[in-house]
Amino acid sequence: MYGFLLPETYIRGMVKTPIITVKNLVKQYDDFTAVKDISFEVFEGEIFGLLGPNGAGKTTTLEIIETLRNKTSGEVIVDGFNVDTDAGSIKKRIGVQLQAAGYYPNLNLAELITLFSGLYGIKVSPMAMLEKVNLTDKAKAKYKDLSGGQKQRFSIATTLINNPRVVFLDEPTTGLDPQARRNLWELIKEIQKAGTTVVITTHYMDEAEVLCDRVAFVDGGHIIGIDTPDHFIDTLVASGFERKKEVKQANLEDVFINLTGKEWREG
Ligand SMILES: Nc1ncnc2c1ncn2[C@@H]1O[C@H](COP(=O)(O)OP(=O)(O)OP(=O)(O)O)[C@@H](O)[C@H]1O
Repeated sequence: MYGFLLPETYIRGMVKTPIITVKNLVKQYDDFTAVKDISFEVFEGEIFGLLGPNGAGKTTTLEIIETLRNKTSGEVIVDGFNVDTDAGSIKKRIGVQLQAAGYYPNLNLAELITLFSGLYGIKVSPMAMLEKVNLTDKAKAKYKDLSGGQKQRFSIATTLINNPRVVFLDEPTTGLDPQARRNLWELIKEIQKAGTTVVITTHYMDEAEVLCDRVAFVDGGHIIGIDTPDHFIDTLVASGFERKKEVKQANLEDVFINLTGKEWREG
């Protein structure tokens, strides 16, 4: 039997252990349903991408998993803990990017790390945390004086303070230049290599293709497809799809447009 009740799932011959299970999740804001009965699993150690247009329901879904937002119905399990009964245990096991407003303007980066680790009730070396994101030379700098890419790297460092099992990154490269984006991709891959599961939302299809082991396309509150980028693209190509004047015959953007019937647009 295949299903969400199994502790392990077989995907093309490989055993995968779910670290996040979302089952029949629904979120209503008054009479508007933003998330419409979605189910998916994220496997331990993977980089999992939630892709979709503005308003698709990605952030709402992430915030429910992160225990920051109440759901209307459905079940969410993170690392064996249920959001309904064990939100505190989930919070201890996950890394979430704070809003920039949380970065007290008078503190430098090292001091901010010390402050946040104190909030978690743990002791970390600020320089070791900054080393992870290649920001040791900015230890004494204020957050507001960082470049866009450095701000994102610092924000990612704050998600790693509690040595989380899963980190959630909501559009981590939006607004960054191509080089800063690539630096961030490297950082996200290093986080994965260190054994942490990564859940990411992005509008950039090239980013998802490079980074994600699997992606879920979200549209209008529904998940309309989940697979590996390669399998999505191979399936589209096998269906006869052909891209004009491109070396590769299709990319994830093509898969998205094919699935949603909409033009891709940046948010
Ligand atoms: N607090 C709220 N009250 C009412 N409606 C909301 C609220 N938060 C989100 N929504 C609506 O729910 C839908 C999904 O929003 P959500 O932010 O989850 O989408 P998203 O896929 O993350 O979009 P984006 O890519 O723009 O961040 C949108 O139509 C949004 O307007």
